[in-house]
Amino acid sequence: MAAFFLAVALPILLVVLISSYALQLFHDSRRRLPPGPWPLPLIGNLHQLDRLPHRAMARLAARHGAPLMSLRLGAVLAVVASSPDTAREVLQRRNADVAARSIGDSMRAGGHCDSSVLCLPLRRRWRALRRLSAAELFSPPRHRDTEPLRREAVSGLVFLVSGHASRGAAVDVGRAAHAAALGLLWRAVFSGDLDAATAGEVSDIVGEASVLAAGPNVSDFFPAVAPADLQVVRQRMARRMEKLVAWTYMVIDQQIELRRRRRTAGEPRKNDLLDAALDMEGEVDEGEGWAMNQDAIRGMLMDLLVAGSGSTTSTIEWAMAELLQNPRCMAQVQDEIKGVLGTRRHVEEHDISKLPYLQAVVKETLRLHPTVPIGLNKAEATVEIHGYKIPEGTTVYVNLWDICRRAKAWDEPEEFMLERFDKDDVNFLGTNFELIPFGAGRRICLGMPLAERMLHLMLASLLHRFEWTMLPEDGQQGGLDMAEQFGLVLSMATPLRAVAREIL
Ligand code: HEM
Repeated sequence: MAAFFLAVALPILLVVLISSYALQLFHDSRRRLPPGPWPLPLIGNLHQLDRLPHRAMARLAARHGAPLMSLRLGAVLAVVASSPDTAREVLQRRNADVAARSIGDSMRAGGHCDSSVLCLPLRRRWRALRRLSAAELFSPPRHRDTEPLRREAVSGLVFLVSGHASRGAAVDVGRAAHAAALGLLWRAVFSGDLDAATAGEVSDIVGEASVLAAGPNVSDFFPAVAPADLQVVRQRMARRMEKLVAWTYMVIDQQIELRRRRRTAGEPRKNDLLDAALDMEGEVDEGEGWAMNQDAIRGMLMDLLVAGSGSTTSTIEWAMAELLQNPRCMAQVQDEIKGVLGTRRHVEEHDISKLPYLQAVVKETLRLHPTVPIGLNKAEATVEIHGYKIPEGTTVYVNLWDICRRAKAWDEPEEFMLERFDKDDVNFLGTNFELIPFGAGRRICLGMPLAERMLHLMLASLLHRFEWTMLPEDGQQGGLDMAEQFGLVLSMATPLRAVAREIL
């Protein structure tokens, strides 16, 4: 049997493999695809990616001089945009045809994607959910209404750090910031307090889900064999994702149920996002065949809680780490805040416009550490960019990390330099394509207006009230471990712990 296999079946298999590889190359060469590294048979360029795919893609794009680059990831054709110019094409000029999402198999687990703003294609359902949360959470009148909530959240953060400072205990910066960010979102959505145990559990879930959902999965690269789940990777990931989704939905369901009971009992409205969503319950979109029901509400709320807390937290963590590594910048921004606030203890939102260095800290942190490193798009029609064809169905990655670091606009792009924003009026609102940590175009980050406020307020308060130093062991090792953990959110591989001393 073994002899038969070696003599007959193996050569046939090799011929089939080589001819399908040659056919694929021939087919690709006639399609005017963007240039890219040479793919191997079967696996394509998968071997050239690693644990930090945003960096691997950046290296490949630089090596091949290809700001628009083709990659074969197993059986899947992907195109990577790595320059401000190609990002503008994908996210602005051709956005109507490239704004669907490329969703990994594990993200679909638990059924969450069917009612998620993050995953849905740009149809009426996506529009309705996005419009509802934008109007109820992120519109200018709602921002005015929710200012006291942000103040409360920041006070909670300062109180927590102050407790650690008085005990001389190190502060886990990310965890403290996460509790504040999630607490704020919880209040804005449910008008209630979040207990510390639930906050801790959600924090763990968000971290785990972020890494799981972005992990390599063979089913994503070979969709034809996905049902077989050859390495059981999908099944394992799906089981864990389902558990995470089920737990979060359960917590959200409890809040929905509580609100329904209060409404029936005739209690006054809270006029928060949950009230607005329940007002729409039962509305049906006949054209697309979906209804605003409990599933839709759950999906929307979960997106906001998860997407909103993880990315804000990571940005605060990276900002504090960069400032600890760059004491001159830390002193510069602390002096600026002191100059504006004097002995006043609480930072207010109207102070922020008078703090250009603080604003530069936020921009420079988002430039070096965009917490969503890769935008995941998909072409819904064949589009042409710079003379190259991107066929319908292609996965289109926008390497936000690479663009923010390597755009020609930046001198010494690897350095944390606040001065680079002295003259330049570059902002991250989605029009300057060399700085797009929130993406751009139709799918630009929904929570950007809230994130912008929270990042400045939280950082200013941490820097105004406390003096920060590294742990002695970090100092002895020559600095912090700045390694990255890739996930849906790019976080610090070693969570930042630092020592705070209260100074006001
Ligand atoms: C530092 C903080 C944040 C960063 C860096 C960030 C970044 C991003 C990026 C890059 C995208 C993808 C854009 C694209 O595909 O072109 C995104 C999407 C999204 N973000 Fe954020 N985000 C942050 C905070 C928030 C907050 C606070 C919320 C909500 C409370 C939020 C909710 C969302 C949602 C719902 C989407 C999906 C939008 C869609 O697909 O239509 N984000 N964010």
